[in-house]
Amino acid sequence: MIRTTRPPSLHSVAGEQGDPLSAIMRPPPVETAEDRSARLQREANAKKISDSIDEAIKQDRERYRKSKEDVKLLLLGQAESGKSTLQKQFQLIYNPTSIDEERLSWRVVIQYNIVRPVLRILEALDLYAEGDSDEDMAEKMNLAYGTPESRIALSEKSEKLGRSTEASASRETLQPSPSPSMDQQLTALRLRLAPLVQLESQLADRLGGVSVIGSGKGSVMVRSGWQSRTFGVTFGKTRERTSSSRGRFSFTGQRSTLENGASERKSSDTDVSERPEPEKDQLVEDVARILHSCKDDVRELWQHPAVRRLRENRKLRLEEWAEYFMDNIGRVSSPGYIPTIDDILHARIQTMGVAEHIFDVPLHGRNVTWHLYDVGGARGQRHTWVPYFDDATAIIFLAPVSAFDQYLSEDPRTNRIDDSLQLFKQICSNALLKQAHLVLFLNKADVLGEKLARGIRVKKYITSYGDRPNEVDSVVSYFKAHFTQVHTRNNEGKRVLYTHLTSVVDTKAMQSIISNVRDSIFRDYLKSAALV
Ligand SMILES: Nc1nc2c(ncn2[C@@H]2O[C@H](COP(=O)(O)OP(=O)(O)OP(=O)(O)O)[C@@H](O)[C@H]2O)c(=O)[nH]1
Ligand SMILES: [Mg+2]
Repeated sequence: MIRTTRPPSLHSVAGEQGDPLSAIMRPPPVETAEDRSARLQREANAKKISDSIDEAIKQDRERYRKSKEDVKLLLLGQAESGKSTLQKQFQLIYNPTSIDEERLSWRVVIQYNIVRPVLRILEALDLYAEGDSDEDMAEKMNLAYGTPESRIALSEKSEKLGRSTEASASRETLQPSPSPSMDQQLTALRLRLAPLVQLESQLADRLGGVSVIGSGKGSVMVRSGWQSRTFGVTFGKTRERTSSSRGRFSFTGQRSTLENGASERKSSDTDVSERPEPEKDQLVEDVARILHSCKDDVRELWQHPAVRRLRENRKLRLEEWAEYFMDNIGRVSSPGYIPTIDDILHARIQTMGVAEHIFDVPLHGRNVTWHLYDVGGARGQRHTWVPYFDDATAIIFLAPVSAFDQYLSEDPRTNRIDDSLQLFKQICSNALLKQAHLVLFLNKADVLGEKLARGIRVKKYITSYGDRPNEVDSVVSYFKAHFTQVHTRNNEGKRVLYTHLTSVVDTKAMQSIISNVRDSIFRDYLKSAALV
């Protein structure tokens, strides 16, 4: 048998003497009344601090516990696939007041979405020469809009062919013009539109954007908090009035009180007159004035036979938002113009980083907090997605089916459908996302329909499409089969893939699709909650 000494009791005198904290806290043996009151004051302050730290820890723990119950939904897909537009549809359903408050801040984006295509049309006309073959023209357009790399490659090619850009340009001036009067018209238009296009770079600056390297389109890329910057300029007064609202928006971890949590839906285009007068942004006002004074010139340019011809033979390709705003030029350049919800849904601004939007979504009489992560889809942005993977509840992957005839701005050799399939494969096979509910939106169905109606043949760009009918149903089934195959081959967890054919700009159709998606996400959510 061994003998042991008794462990010192925590409450023993000896123990207290050995405890440095007790030694510090113990009152001195001799203490004046003044010292005593100072000591008690110090102790009270220390306790206050200690209690507030305890309270903060408790709240953090509670927030963490609650946030584990939140739904985290990632919107993934390549650039221009429609993620931010889908986010706006969620915002319209679950936080409509906020989108209403943002209306005026979209003016600068819409102005940029008009000025930029006007500039592109003028540049295309610069390169236009009646006698050019399609190949010459395609080459010139690439020289104008391609990436720096492609520019170099093409200039080298031109030189090899003994046709430098300058040579081609001087040859153009020697070509007989289509008709002198047409040339004169275009020259006059160009002059009248000069004040407008000169503002392009200022608008880009106002959006705080950085040019997308390699996009060749001169688009701007902004963090999703851009509204707060334009709000700062244009919405000072209005923001104060909404300051009671809850902070419901943040990007890459920085939270700002941009949007509120009000849940009652306002009629989308009605109560504009009730809105308080916002502070004016001088640049936006100047552009609005110039746009108004030259709206007929913009329309004339857009409808000009030379421009039509360039569009018809696809030497000039404008994106869907550019066409939308050009078609609506009269309305969007009228005095006192306030963007409609449809305008906001069509407005294009490229996302940088990850934007978090928070909504309360009702479930059986209580609210579940949804965090929607809208990511930048360009190749250079994709590394920012990963930190959001490990606790994702669900993913909506957007693949634009209309993009069969387009190539990545970031890599002009990669067909957009091919990039979507490769990206989808990476998402399906990612171990961190194995448990996430998976939804696929085959998006831009409306744009696909328009392209096929214009006679653009899928087979020309996707040779494996072969002689299948050049019709929406057939094209969609073909692409859907490819995405389904990618999913099946990368589906260790045997999870279901929910697929929808969508046009995310279509608010009415999106309401029922979003509620369908919400229900399927909640079904999985409740199942996993029951297992915990
Ligand atoms: N007609 C039509 N336009 C669409 C559709 N989906 C998106 N768009 C438009 O396409 C443009 C690009 O959409 P975004 O939502 O900005 O694309 P994104 O995926 O957020 O792009 P990044 O932020 O660059 O990753 C916008 O002008 C949208 O209005 C659609 O289904 N039909
Ligand atoms: Mg976006």
